[in-house]
Amino acid sequence: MSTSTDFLLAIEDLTVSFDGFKAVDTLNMYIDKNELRVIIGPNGAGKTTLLDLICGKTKASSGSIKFKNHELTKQAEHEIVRTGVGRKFQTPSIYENLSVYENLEVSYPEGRGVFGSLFFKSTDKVRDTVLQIAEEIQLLDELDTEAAVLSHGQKQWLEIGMLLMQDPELLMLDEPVAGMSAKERDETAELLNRICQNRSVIVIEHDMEFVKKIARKVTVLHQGKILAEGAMDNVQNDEKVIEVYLGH
Ligand SMILES: Nc1ncnc2c1ncn2[C@@H]1O[C@H](COP(=O)(O)OP(=O)(O)OP(=O)(O)O)[C@@H](O)[C@H]1O
Repeated sequence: MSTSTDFLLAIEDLTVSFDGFKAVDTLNMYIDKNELRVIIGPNGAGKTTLLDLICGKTKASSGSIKFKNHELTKQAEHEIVRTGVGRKFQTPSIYENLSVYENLEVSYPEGRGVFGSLFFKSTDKVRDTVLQIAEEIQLLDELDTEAAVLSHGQKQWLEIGMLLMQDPELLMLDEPVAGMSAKERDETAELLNRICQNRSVIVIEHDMEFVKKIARKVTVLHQGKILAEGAMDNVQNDEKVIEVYLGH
């Protein structure tokens, strides 16, 4: 099909139908290396389905998803994770009974899997990485705290930290600030602005105040297709976008 590109992620003619209903419809989208892209759009636009397709949770009906020029649509979820795609779902999947430190430690790639955990040694490298990520997600003072007692926002950051332990080149976050306090939202914006400096990040978000704090390029999805794409200011003033989404 298409030739090699310099894009980290190149999505072309991507379609998925559920019983004839096209949740994502001949979509083309290109993400640069170290780009932070925000995806907005009304309920049912296909945003979550798009992330499901990229991470392999849902199989495409047709079209192509190339990550570093490798086709992802034929790969299994765990293979896609290994190639460097991390995905955070809306509800945090942290280990409630483990400490912050342990949650990060078990997420280190070599520590994963049954055999990995059996032979896993907590080396200096793992410890250094845990400390560095804990600082990045502002949980350095909570290393020994059981994850269960963290605030909602801290749990979300911990899960982002667990993904960062795998050093993904593409990180995808679905509504990361849902349910957070205003202060936690601001801190999450700062966190995302920091972590996109050396990786690409795709964020789905409905909270426009938050989107304004992080947005560079924004893609507006509607009925499985791109309605508008560009700088936040342009998208915000686009009449079609106001009509189907922002005006509501
Ligand atoms: N596995 C599935 N089977 C059938 N229909 C599905 C499936 N997954 C998603 N859909 C449908 O596809 C459409 C797009 O859903 P999706 O969750 O991607 O939208 P969204 O843009 O993420 O919306 P929201 O903002 O509400 O999260 C919806 O109409 C949904 O009902």
